[in-house]
Amino acid sequence: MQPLLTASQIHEADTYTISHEPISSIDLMERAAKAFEQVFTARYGDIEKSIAIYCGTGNNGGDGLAIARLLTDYGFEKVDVKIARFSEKTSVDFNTNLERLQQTGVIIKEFKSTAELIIEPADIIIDALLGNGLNKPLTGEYAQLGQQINSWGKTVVAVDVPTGFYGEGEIEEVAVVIKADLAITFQQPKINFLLPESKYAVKNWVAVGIGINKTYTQQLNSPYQYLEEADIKQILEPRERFSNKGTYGHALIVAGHAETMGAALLCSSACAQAGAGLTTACIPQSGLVALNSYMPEIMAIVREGETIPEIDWAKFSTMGIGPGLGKDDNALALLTEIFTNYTRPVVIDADALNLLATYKQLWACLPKGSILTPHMKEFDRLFGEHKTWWQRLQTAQQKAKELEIYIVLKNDYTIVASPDEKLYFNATSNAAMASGGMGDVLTGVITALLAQQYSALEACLAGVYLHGKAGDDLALPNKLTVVLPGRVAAQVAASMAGLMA
Ligand SMILES: NC(=O)C1=CN([C@@H]2O[C@H](COP(=O)(O)OP(=O)(O)OC[C@H]3O[C@@H](n4cnc5c(N)ncnc54)[C@H](OP(=O)(O)O)[C@@H]3O)[C@@H](O)[C@H]2O)[C@@H](O)CC1
Ligand SMILES: [K+]
Repeated sequence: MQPLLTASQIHEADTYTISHEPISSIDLMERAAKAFEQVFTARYGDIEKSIAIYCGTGNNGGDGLAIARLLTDYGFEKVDVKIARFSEKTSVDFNTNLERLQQTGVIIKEFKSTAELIIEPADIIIDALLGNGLNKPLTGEYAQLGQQINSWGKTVVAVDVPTGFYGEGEIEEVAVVIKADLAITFQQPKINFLLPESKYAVKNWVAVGIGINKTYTQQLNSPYQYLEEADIKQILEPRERFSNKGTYGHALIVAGHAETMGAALLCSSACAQAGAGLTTACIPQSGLVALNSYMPEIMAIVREGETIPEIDWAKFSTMGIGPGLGKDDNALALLTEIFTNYTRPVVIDADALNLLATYKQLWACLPKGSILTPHMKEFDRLFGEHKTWWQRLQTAQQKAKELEIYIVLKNDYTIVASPDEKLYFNATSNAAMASGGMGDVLTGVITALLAQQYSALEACLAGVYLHGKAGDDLALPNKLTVVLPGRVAAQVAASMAGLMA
């Protein structure tokens, strides 16, 4: 698990590392510049290309100067450095790196006003103007320079963060940011890189380690955490000898309606394939033939007309409720019946979330420790409209605590909010998975993990990771642009095995 720090915490962690590793500040900058150079040359290694490095006069600019020296050593012959002297202030390490660079043949130009600039002829621009030290939106010369660089439409690679971009907090639509094709960022992704609004400023990012003290960053106890493969490997347990279907729980999937039986099939088949010992689907009569033909391993409890079926509550380890269920009175009556009789944590998705949003009385009997898996629109229906994803993060954090639930807010980087106010970001999954039914599969996978006695937090974290990993394992090696949910469900077991190998 990697803690995601805010800009001021990153600054503290840098300072701590400098005094406790110990390493001099200029050597830490050199390490950062080298880490940048390695990723940069791996992607843009054609030394015939010309590079312009725009530097500020703080430490981000200092990085830029060190990078200019390292790229020249690497073999780039056309490296121009342009220093924006918009302020008299300089950092010590900027000055040291300027002296070092002046001893090489690299051309260094300085400008005090954007008006002095001509259209940039270089192939690639490296943005080392402002980094983590940003403390106000870009105005004046900086804003003009930002607009100017954006207007050139060049390939831009940002050092640490794009100039003008806040690593955390609300992203303002109107603010000027130097748009980056790639941000090579130090130590950790910045929290805002993981929210959809960053896509206008950061097309892609890569985080490179620079040896920041891990014990220190852990003890800052950041609410924002980034899931790593090692975390999931630690969660997943191999199956034991002498175990049987009873060992792995009995899950009930309450889903489907005449026109939306597919959701029930995807959800319940994903549940079975993610390892629930037994899976039963509570489905409408009209879907029974479909269920039996789609997956004979799944048992059925049939819903006929308006009648609520008899459910032997004690039989089920957990339930996944909602995919394709419908929002009519019958669905409401069924959900009320479940909440009244069943007290163990359940997984709530899709129409069951919409019912919760409409009938507030349901909240009172939602089993504590349950897992809600909304996408953005469902989340807003549940908790009110949000203008930004940053606001959604704060609401998810508050509501998970207040209601003692887990919220899985689906996103490119799905966010799991837990009752102890932590927010976990998951990085697996890809755009090929963007299709109807994918959420139903996720619900099935999380339900299966709960049935197998993983804790609710473990089920959420391993569930979102595995679901995304299965999609990645299918799509990425073959560069598929589409991977359908049924295939993802079928891949989960293999991806899980890959992680446990
Ligand atoms: N040792 C380390 O810590 C390491 C740091 N590293 C690198 O340092 C970067 C952080 O450097 P930094 O702290 O010097 O800040 P930076 O982003 O260069 O800004 C400089 C100054 O600009 C100013 N300013 C802010 N906003 C402004 C605005 N809108 N318009 C105009 N001015 C504005 C503000 O000054 P102020 O306004 O407070 O006087 C600020 O102090 C980090 O991103 C990474 O690249 C790595 O080398 C690893 C080791
Ligand atoms: K920058």
